[in-house]
Amino acid sequence: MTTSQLVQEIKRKKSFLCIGLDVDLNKIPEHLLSEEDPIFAFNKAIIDATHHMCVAYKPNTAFYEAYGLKGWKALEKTINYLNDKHPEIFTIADAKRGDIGNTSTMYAKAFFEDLAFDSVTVAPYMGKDSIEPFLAFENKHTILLALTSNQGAFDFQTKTVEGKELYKQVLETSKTWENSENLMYVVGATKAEYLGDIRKIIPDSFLLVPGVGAQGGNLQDVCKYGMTDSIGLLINSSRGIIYASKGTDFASAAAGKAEELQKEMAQILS
Ligand SMILES: O=c1ccn([C@@H]2O[C@H](COP(=O)(O)O)[C@@H](O)[C@H]2O)c(=O)[nH]1
Repeated sequence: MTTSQLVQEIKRKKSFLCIGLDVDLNKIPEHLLSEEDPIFAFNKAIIDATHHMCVAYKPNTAFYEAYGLKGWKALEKTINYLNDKHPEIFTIADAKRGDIGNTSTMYAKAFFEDLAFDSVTVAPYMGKDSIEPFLAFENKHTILLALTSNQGAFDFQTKTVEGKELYKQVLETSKTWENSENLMYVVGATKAEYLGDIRKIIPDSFLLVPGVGAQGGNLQDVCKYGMTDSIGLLINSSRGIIYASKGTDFASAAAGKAEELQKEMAQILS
């Protein structure tokens, strides 16, 4: 999917909501556990109930890898279901990969070719040659961790190195890489006060913003400092939406939570 198709979809749905599919078998309704594939059954019900209110889904691969082969199969079924039924929806493999170049090429093939996601999250720590193999894929997006939502972001990312905060160096340096137009960035909703500075360096890039809901980030603040003329934001909520209820009404309860955020977004966009 191209960035302009994503923007069109945001305008059509009046939503820049991304729903995180972080499936934990201890948190899903008990009646689903007897299904042949409880993870996929849960995801399918959530997608069916919420797809008209969001523009992206973000399975975090950790929640699938934790269940071994069954988990990976459920991830494959989920991305295939999304690509078949809702090709207009942007898909994000939140995998946080990155390695030496020839290994990164294999990660990129895994997520862009085998699983056919639109995008994958990557860590910048290993530098240019670890990211450029992802960027080489046309119409695929590489989402670089810039300033993350967790407390540990202050351990390295905000530290000053050679006169500049590390996250700013990540943003500036990454702009010089080949095919950098395929980059998006992760900035945590809990770091909204940094967005003004971030937008000075990357005025137009799309940001994936996790951390609203369960982590306490504020949607209005993120939009105030991070929104661009072409929106430029995908706001993710995972637990706050998908675990709205543990009963048989889990999907409609998730839809209710998604609708709350979508309505707030529609108001911001108007
Ligand atoms: O800085 C980051 C980067 C990634 N995440 C991931 O986003 C979701 C957030 O889930 P919630 O339940 O809405 O808190 C989860 O998959 C994280 O691993 C992040 O939170 N912060």
